Amino acid sequence: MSSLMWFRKGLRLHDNPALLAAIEGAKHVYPVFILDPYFLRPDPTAPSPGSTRVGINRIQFLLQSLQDLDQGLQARGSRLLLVHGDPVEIIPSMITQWRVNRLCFERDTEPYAKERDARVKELAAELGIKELVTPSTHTLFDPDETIARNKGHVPTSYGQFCKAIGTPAEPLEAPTSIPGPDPEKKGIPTISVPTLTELGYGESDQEFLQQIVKGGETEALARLEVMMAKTDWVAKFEKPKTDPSAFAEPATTVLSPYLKFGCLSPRLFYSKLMAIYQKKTGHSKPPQSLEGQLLWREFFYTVGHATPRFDCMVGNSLCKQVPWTDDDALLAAWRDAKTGYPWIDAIMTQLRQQGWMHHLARHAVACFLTRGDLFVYWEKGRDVFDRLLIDGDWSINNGNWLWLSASAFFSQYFRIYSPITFGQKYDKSGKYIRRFLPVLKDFPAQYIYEPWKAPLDVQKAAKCVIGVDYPGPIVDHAEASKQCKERMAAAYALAKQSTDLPSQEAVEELRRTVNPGGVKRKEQYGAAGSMAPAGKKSKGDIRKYLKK
Ligand SMILES: Cc1cc2nc3c(=O)[nH]c(=O)nc-3n(C[C@H](O)[C@H](O)[C@H](O)COP(=O)(O)OP(=O)(O)OC[C@H]3O[C@@H](n4cnc5c(N)ncnc54)[C@H](O)[C@@H]3O)c2cc1C
Repeated sequence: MSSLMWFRKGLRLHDNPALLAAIEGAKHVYPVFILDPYFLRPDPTAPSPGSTRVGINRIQFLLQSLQDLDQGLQARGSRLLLVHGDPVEIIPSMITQWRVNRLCFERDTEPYAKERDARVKELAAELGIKELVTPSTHTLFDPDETIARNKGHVPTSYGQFCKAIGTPAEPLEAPTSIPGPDPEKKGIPTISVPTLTELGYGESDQEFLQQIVKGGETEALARLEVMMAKTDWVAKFEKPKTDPSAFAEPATTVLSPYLKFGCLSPRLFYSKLMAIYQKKTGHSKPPQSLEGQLLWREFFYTVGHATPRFDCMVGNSLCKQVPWTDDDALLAAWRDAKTGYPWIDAIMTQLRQQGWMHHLARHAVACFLTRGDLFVYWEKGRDVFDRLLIDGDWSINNGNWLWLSASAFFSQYFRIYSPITFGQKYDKSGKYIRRFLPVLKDFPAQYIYEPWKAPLDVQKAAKCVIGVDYPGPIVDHAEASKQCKERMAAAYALAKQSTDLPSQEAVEELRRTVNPGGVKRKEQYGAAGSMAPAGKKSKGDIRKYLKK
């Protein structure tokens, strides 16, 4: 018997039922990882022309995870076989070349993966593979089982979801030894884990590489241990009470990148939480507790798996049809941290530099881009997060953007985060802003969230003149948020007219009525992202004007 163990996510040895099944009674096991060009296609908005749709912090995390997996396999008598190419071609050719009888891989629920895996399964069956093992271990529960427990209905609220679930299975131990590939077989890959440069990431990308966590199962288990050792903190954890501006020591676990790549099993994380809860009476509860956070992940996986077009507005039965603005200049200002609102720009800078931000910081910028201020399509913001987050995850990212844009799951569109006072609540002196926007570091605390309000002599003393060294606010928040509320109210009223999704013609009509000229910029500062006050042409002109 020989088995092909195809690693995709699930980059771990502990609690890996697919791997254990591959080993069971096998003489040879071929542990393979395929660098799929689908994920490595070029991104026109990336800093280096050759770099790909996966941001540098995430790709570095993946490469480290592969190195760690290879070391773990080697310590057990095997090694990772790394290949570049299309899995739909590569897996069948490996099955034939190495005379594999058993194919094992963890089930994936993302649309691209579902299509790819369905094709691979078909081809494997044609090649006579009798044993196909694809356990659902990226999540605590199999999404289809949860739906079956919910009487065949997709749970569309967290409450419904929590009522439908059972108890997760206990995590399994890592294997102690793994039979190696057959050395007699031809075509066993020998390439090692590539470098960032080999994958096309240039120097201008590498400027943004400020990893806060290193990839791999070893690091994941060590981080889990450190977090779970803080038993009081775990027992009292309530997400809304954690501080989004804490950057030196984040206020949450930062285990999301490990869960994304499966370096950490969610069942192991869950079982450690349960062990702590058993000893601590009065511990916090879902949805705010750490258990509650893992259940949010499960919820979005379940609903995302079973909702057609979950990642789109049009044709998504859960999603409000909103006449968003397709304004690339506003999008670029938000993406490139040039909105002129320091709290927003600092968060977007942290995203680009570190690939991670606190949950409430994600709330703030997602709300600002969509229903709070700029009224830009949520899918456009989702794409930026998808590229830059280390934990960028199809189900969770789409689920949260649907939520934050009040398109699904959450309907209080009128509760808007202020880009000024929300950050101030946690960080009066603006330490977070000074860290991520050093151009503002010398501003007095009084003005750090609204630097455009500082008198010119204060701006000059801080060596940062607004409109010259840092942009003025792109929109007037009071006015923009009022307009956003009116437009959302109209979209909600349209949704009420029928139980069916409104037609796109109706949405277009609404756009003409409530959003005729798009989003109004703050006139004083000219075009979005521009640093020039209205009527002034160049930085040189502005400097002359300021000297007067
Ligand atoms: C607009 C937006 C986009 C997001 N995109 C992603 C994404 O692509 N990938 C991602 O992992 N998280 C995403 N989140 C959810 C959340 O912000 C992160 O999971 C969390 O901040 C990760 O930090 P942590 O590991 O310290 O979380 P902790 O608070 O320590 O939580 C533990 C784990 O629970 C899960 N979790 C926590 N919050 C959520 C949530 N709201 N939804 C689903 N699972 C959750 C994560 O796996 C996390 O690692 C997004 C949130 C928003 C508002």
